[in-house]
Amino acid sequence: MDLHQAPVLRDLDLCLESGEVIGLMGANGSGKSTLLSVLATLIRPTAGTVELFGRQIDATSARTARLRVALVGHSAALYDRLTLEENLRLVARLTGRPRRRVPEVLADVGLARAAGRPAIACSQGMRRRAELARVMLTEPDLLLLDEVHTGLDYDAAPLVGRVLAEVRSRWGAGVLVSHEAGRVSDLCDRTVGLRSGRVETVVAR
Ligand SMILES: Nc1ncnc2c1ncn2[C@@H]1O[C@H](COP(=O)(O)OP(=O)(O)OP(=O)(O)O)[C@@H](O)[C@H]1O
Repeated sequence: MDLHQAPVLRDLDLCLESGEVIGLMGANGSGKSTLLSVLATLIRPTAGTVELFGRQIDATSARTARLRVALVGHSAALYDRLTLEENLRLVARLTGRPRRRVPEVLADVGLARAAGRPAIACSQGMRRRAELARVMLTEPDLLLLDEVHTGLDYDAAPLVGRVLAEVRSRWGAGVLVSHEAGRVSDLCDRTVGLRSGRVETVVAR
């Protein structure tokens, strides 16, 4: 995978099993977020192939696969001017999920009272919680979490374990990028260490 002609991911051969959650660790700039973007079909590798749900990813299959993938990345995927509830209703409409579940998932992440607040007026942690509500609403088969604990308070941290457990229970798979070895070993079945875009270590729990 090249970005601006500099290779970012190289010789990467990684397979996620159904029901498995892997932890992705590595130094800043080692390629973790880039790998998540490739898996989320947001960027296409310049060489090699990506297979999701048994199908090789191209422009057509990416559109279908994307409906089964959720990425919680560094910046919240929320429209600032829409309220949290409007944001989730929009997600429900775009992904064909039932809108009636929106109040329920907002309550699940502790945002019932903030549902009517514009996203721009929410704290970083509240926005993160709203993104976890999006994950609960869309029930992805592949869940990609990029340093998701950042900004979450003590009460909200278990929500990450919960969404990963839900993915596992549906026989989906998850990838958790984190710099915290303790969290990775608690939440993941395998830890994959990246170094300069290559898999350096794989450690099973
Ligand atoms: N849009 C881009 N254009 C050019 N280079 C990029 C782009 N995005 C990332 N890179 C480069 O790709 C490499 C990997 O970046 P990436 O964000 O995947 O690392 P990371 O492991 O997630 O780092 P961190 O722990 O700091 O979040 C870095 O050298 C970075 O400078």
